[in-house]
Parts: sequence; C-alpha cells; structure tokens
Amino acid sequence: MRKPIIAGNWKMNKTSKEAKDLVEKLISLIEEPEVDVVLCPSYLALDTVKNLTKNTPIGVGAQNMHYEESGAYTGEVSAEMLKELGVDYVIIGHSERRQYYNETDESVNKKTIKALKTKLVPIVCVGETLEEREKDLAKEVVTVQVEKALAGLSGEEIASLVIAYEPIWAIGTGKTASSEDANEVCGWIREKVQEIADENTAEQVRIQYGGSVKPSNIKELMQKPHIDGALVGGASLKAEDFAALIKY
Ligand SMILES: O=C[C@H](O)COP(=O)(O)O
Repeated sequence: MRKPIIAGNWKMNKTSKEAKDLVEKLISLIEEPEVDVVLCPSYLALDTVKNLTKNTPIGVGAQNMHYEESGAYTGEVSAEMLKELGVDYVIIGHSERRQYYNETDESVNKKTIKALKTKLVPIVCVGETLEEREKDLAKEVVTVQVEKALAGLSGEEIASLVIAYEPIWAIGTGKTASSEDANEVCGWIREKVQEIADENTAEQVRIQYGGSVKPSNIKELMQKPHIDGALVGGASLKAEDFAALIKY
C-alpha cells in the first residue's frame, strides 16, 4: 500500500519571517496527518522551516540542488549542504527549472542520482506542454522524461523516490487536468517504471499529480488508483488551504 504524499512547493514565495508564520499556523491546523506532508520553501527559509517542524510529522524539501558535491558553481547549493540542514526531500526537474534554467533530462538524472546517494528523497518532475498534449505526444514525452531521469538507478532506488506528473499547461493556470487524464498519465509512468525495473518497483513508487490542485479538486484526484499524492504550488501558500489538502 502506497502512503499518499502531499508536498507544497512554495517556489519564490515567503521570506523566512513569512515562512515562520505559515508553518506555525499550519502546525496548529494539522495534528496527525494520514499522509506524508512536505514543505519546500526557498533555500533561505529551509533552516527556519526545519527547526519549526522538528518535532512534527512534517518533512522539509528543497526546490533544487546541484549534482556536484562542491566546486566553482556560483549561486548553487549542494546535496550535502541540504543534508546538513536536515532536509529530507528535494524537487528535481520542475518544469520551471527546465523552462527558465536549462534543466535537461541529463541534469535531472545526475541530480536524482546525487540526491539518492546523499539520502535525500528526490521528487522528480515530468510533464508535457499544451502543444505536446494537443499533438497527442503526452505519453511519449512523459515516458521518455521518466526513462532518462531514472537511467542507471536500481529498482530499490526507484521505489524510494517520488515522481510528480505536472502537465505544464495546468501549472498556476487554474486549469487542472481531469482526474481521468491525470490518472491515465500516472498509469503510463507506472508502466514505464515496470518496464525499466519490475512490477514490484512499479507498485511501490509514489506518483504525485501537480497543476492547480486545490481543496475543491484534491479528493477526486486522490481517488484515482495511480495518483498517490499532489505537488502543490499556489494552494500551499495559505495554511488553511494546505491543511484542507492534507485532510482531503
Ligand atoms: O510545483 C507545483 C506545481 O508547479 C503546481 O503549481 P500550482 O499548484 O500553482 O499550479
């Protein structure tokens, strides 16, 4: 049985002070969540959020990392630096990083390998553009992204990570993929994992949906057999909304 995982990706929002307010409010609204809960603030707020959530079931994730251990990479942050802060998860290959910061399938693969070696749980993002969906290319695009992201990993490693399916056209637009469409793509991802690894791995790997998830649509999405959670942007910025998502 896969435990659902709901993660909030705050993107470039919330100063450390605002993060503190949000986390304190969230803690007062959720007691013992039945799902894994993860908050992904900016790098600068990670320490604050980690300290505030220390004795709670809330996990903390970064939004990106570099694949090298150290070196002349101005502005970058390593997996070791995240680990030292007590970070548990790291989002890898978010479409905004693919679109604006030259993230490629190859760098996603390197980062995923590095995260696993450092004992961070990667949340590996994949998803098609609207144009690709309209040309009926979603299956090909998404499964190739999965194949390339997971290249060289063992079944055990794949089973331990999280894959987030985020159709780019649904991110921050208010347009959610229908629960049927989202489930269909998550099913294709699971099939691909089975092909790359084996049935057991495919059964274990958790696949999230992301793209305009909100309290009004989470229940329907979570009822689908291949959807094991959500990667949430906008609705994770308000404690009440995020708490409602966790309690779906
Ligand atoms: O990482 C989160 C996704 O990009 C979804 O963002 P959104 O919930 O604001 O559409």
